[in-house]
Amino acid sequence: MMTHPIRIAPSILAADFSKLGQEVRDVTQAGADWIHLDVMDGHFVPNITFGPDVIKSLRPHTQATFDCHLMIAPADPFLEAFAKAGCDIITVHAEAGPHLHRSLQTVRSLGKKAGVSLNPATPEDALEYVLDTVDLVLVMTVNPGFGGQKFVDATEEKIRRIKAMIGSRPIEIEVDGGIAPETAAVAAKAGANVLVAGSAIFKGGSVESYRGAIETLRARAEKARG
Ligand SMILES: O=C(CO)[C@@H](O)[C@H](O)COP(=O)(O)O
Repeated sequence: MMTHPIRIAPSILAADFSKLGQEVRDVTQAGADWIHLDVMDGHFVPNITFGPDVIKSLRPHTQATFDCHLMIAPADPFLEAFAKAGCDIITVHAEAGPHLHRSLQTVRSLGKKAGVSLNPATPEDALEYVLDTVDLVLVMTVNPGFGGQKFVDATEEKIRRIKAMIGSRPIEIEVDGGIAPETAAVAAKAGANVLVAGSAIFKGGSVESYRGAIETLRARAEKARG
């Protein structure tokens, strides 16, 4: 089985929106591997965040990978705009439309990495016929829409099953929601290698605190998977 490095992806949903450029620079300086961008439409999820124009304005602030999580339905009409805005990975939800395979093909045709996300209640079987079209599986470990929620314990087994389904394919497994040192260890042991964390990283409010939080998450995850 392929072993990807542990990657820490701070979710700017928990950053100070009045100074997002500075927050992105700070968290990059603090050791973030990816920047996780939560796009919400108030329809697929009960919250609204930002769209491609904000992402485009953040692009010059870091060279870190832009990991764009689209919590929007439909997603297809907007994929090109997110690609042009500078997203490196574009993740769509399996629940967001009837043509998941087409959405993933479109993302790849735009020269971007394609991710598919599953809500906590969606079984891993939803991945079965798209595994050769994805670069990343995002396992939502909370119901999407808000930061600061509690990790859904049942997702641990789902991560394990997805890891087994993936086999030798070079697909990364990302987890998002309620990720703190304890749950980072649980998720990494089950097979996740990309850890999205919002409140656990941004709550400190300074580069030093971001660095400490990122290092702790990384160390706990690396130790847990041995
Ligand atoms: O996508 C989402 C929520 O929908 C996440 O990215 C949250 O932003 C994670 O926040 P924490 O649970 O880490 O505070």
